[in-house]
Amino acid sequence: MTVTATNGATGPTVQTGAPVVGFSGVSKSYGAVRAVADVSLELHPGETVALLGPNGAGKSTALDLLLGLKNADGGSVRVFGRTPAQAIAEGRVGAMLQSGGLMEEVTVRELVGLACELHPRAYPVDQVLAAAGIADIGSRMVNKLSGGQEQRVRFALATAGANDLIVLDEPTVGMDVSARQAFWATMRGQVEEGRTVLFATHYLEEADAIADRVLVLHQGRLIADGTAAEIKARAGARRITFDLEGAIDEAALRALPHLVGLEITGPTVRIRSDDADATTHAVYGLGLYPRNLEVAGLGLEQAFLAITDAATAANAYPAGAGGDEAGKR
Ligand SMILES: Nc1ncnc2c1ncn2[C@@H]1O[C@H](COP(=O)(O)OP(=O)(O)OP(=O)(O)O)[C@@H](O)[C@H]1O
Repeated sequence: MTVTATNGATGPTVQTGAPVVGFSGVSKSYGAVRAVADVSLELHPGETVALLGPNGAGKSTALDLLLGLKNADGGSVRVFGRTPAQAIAEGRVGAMLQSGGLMEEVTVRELVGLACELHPRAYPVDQVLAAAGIADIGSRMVNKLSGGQEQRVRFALATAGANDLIVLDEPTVGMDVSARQAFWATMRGQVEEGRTVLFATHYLEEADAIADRVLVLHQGRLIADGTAAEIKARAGARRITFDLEGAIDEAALRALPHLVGLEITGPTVRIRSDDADATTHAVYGLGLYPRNLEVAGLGLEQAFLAITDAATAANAYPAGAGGDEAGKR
C-alpha cells in the first residue's frame, strides 16, 4: 500500500511504498548502439545518488528515460509508481539537463518567474532565486550570463517548486570551485528537506563527497551500485607500488595472492590487492627486495577506472579467459 503525506503547503511530498524511481529491465538502443542495456534499479526517498560512467556510457539516455523524454525499447520505468509523464505533470520531478538552451530575451527573474507560474506546487520566485544564489542577478538578461551563472539559473528552474525528486545532468560543469561548493551546499539543504537527488557527473571527487550511493554505468550496463566505500573496496582495497632491480618475473608476480591488478612500467610494479598485507608478505616470500614500497588506499577515481577496465575486459573475453582482471574477481 502506498501512503502519501504532505509536508506542509510548500514542502515535498513524503511517500512510502513505491520507490522514487524503479527501472526494471530497461533497454534503449539507437540503431546498433545499445545505450542502456537491461538496467534494473530502485531509488529510495532521501537518497543522494551519483550516476557515473565514461563518455557514452548511457547516463544521459538513462536520465532521459527517467524523465519520459525518451521511451524505452523494453522494460519499465516508473517514477513514484507512475509513468514519468504522470509524475512530472504532478510537479514531483525537477530536472536540470545539459541540453537545451535557455530562453534569451528575458531577464533571469522573468525566466524563473515563468517556471514558478508553470509549476503545480511552486515556491515564490524570490525564494527560488535566493536558494539558487542568483537573487543579485535577477534583472540581468539571460543571454549576458557567464557559464556558471547559466548553470545556477538552470538549477533555479529545476527547483521552482516542491519537487520530491531532482534530476541533475552534470550540474556543476562550468562552475568554479566556490560556485560548486555553494551549489552542493544548496543541494544538501534540498536533501535535508526530504528530497531525493540523482545526479550524473564526471567529477568523481564530487560523487565521493556528495553521494550516499553511486551507480556506475558502462556500455549501457549497470556494473556497480553501492556506497563509494563499497565500490572502492570492490575494486581492490589497496594499491601497492614498488621498484625492482634487474629482470622482473611477471609470471611470479601474477601468481601473488589476493592480486586484483598488475601493471609493470620499467622497474616500477603497481599492484592492486584486496589484502595488501598478504600480497606484500608474499612479495618478500619470492625473495624479492622491493624498493620505494608504498601501500595506499584506492581513491574513487582509481576504483572507477579499475571496475570499468575490468568490465571492458570481461566484454572482450566473455568466457573469463585471457588474463582479464574481471575473471580474477
Ligand atoms: N540520439 C542519438 N542517436 C544515436 N546515438 C545516440 C543518441 N544519443 C546517444 N547516442 C549514443 O548512445 C550512447 C550513450 O550516449 P549517452 O549520451 O547516453 O551517454 P553519456 O554517458 O551521457 O555520455 P557523456 O558522458 O559523453 O555525456 C553513446 O554511444 C552515444 O553515441
